[in-house]
Amino acid sequence: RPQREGTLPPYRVPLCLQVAEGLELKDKSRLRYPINGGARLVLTALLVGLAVSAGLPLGALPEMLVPLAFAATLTALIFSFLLYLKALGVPPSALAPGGTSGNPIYDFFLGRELNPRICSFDFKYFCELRPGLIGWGCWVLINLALLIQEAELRGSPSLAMWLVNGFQLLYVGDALWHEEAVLTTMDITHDGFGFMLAFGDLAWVPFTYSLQAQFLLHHPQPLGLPMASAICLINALGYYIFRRANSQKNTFRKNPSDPRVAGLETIPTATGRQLLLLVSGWWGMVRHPNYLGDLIMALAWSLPCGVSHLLPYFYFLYFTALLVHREARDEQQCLQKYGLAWQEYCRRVPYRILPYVY
Ligand SMILES: NC(=O)C1=CN([C@@H]2O[C@H](COP(=O)(O)OP(=O)(O)OC[C@H]3O[C@@H](n4cnc5c(N)ncnc54)[C@H](OP(=O)(O)O)[C@@H]3O)[C@@H](O)[C@H]2O)C=CC1
Ligand SMILES: CC(C)CCC[C@@H](C)[C@H]1CC=C2C3=C(CC[C@@]21C)[C@@]1(C)CC[C@H](O)C(C)(C)[C@@H]1CC3
Repeated sequence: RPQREGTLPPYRVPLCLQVAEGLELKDKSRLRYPINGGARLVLTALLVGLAVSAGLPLGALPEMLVPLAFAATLTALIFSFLLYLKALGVPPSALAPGGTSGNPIYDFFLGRELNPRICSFDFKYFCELRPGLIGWGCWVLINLALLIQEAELRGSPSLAMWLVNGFQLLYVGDALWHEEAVLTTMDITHDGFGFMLAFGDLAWVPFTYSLQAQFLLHHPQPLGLPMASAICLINALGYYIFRRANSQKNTFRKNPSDPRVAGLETIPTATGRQLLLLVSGWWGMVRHPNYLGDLIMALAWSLPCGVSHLLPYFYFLYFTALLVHREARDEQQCLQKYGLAWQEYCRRVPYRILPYVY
């Protein structure tokens, strides 16, 4: 049988820009996406560095968080309204499976069009993570502004603030460095671009994912070196599981004969886009090892804030709920795609996220 592949390997074009092809669409075509998130992050950092040295008062940003969050929400609302209008004019093959219920409010929320584009500019892909400047950049930038303000207030940033900034910068850097992997996420391949994702990308991520640093500015936490080292180890463990699991699946989906994954045990599938499912390695441990790693990191981001307050644990709690719900959605889709092969996989790998617990 011919190999049913995921993303094709990217190829290089001038100016360090790479282009990758997305998964096959309903009409058998594939969209192309620029891959330059890492370069954009570095460029943003340089521009911010220049602006700060030229006198930009970045430390004043934390005082404007509420109006900025309001403006971002309003932007997302107007943007999703325009996306909804745009989707009224596209052929049925361009619509997302979940956004065609006919109920305008539901479709507006989930998003009707799968890949809204103007020429080659892809709105969903752009907003998901690539604009190191708007969504993710904003998260890192808000964190940095909070660190600067803490230094201005207390003479130097606290160890807890350094840890939160460092951990989250690693996460953002990793997402941009492995930008191509975003092309196989549910958001790009399955979900439409509506209010949920627009609001999530533009407002929710930068303003709620920076809650730990916001908390630390107002509630300084003493953190000794032994505790800080233990938290670093937890973050490193989470990152290791998250990265290795995601990379193993991406490598396998790109080329199952790659020597790094060729020795892994697999289950053949009779239906669906892919020929095989991994049943050993990380994906033989639980059905979503990448979620497990992500959750361990989420915990490590909250721990520097101590245990006296629930607010810094908001991200961890929300994220657990999001991933449990996401896992259930993915499960449903995989059962539809792979039928008996998926049932066999679930029998062989009974735990979803946390071994022996869930
Ligand atoms: N920080 C945040 O707010 C968020 C972070 N994330 C992170 O994003 C990353 C991507 O998550 P997400 O898009 O939900 O899904 P995954 O990357 O987990 O992908 C799920 C898909 O992987 C394939 N798959 C599942 N099991 C196997 C197997 N055994 N062998 C081979 N392929 C398999 C299936 O697709 P197919 O067979 O079609 O290839 C399935 O649909 C995760 O690390 C998650 O933690 C996600 C949401 C929010
Ligand atoms: C507003 C609602 C309550 C929830 C909105 C959900 C969104 C915030 C998330 C849905 C999927 C996401 C992903 C990432 C960030 C959060 C959102 C947009 C991701 C970019 C995080 C970094 C990872 O490395 C990733 C794999 C690139 C993630 C992809 C999914």
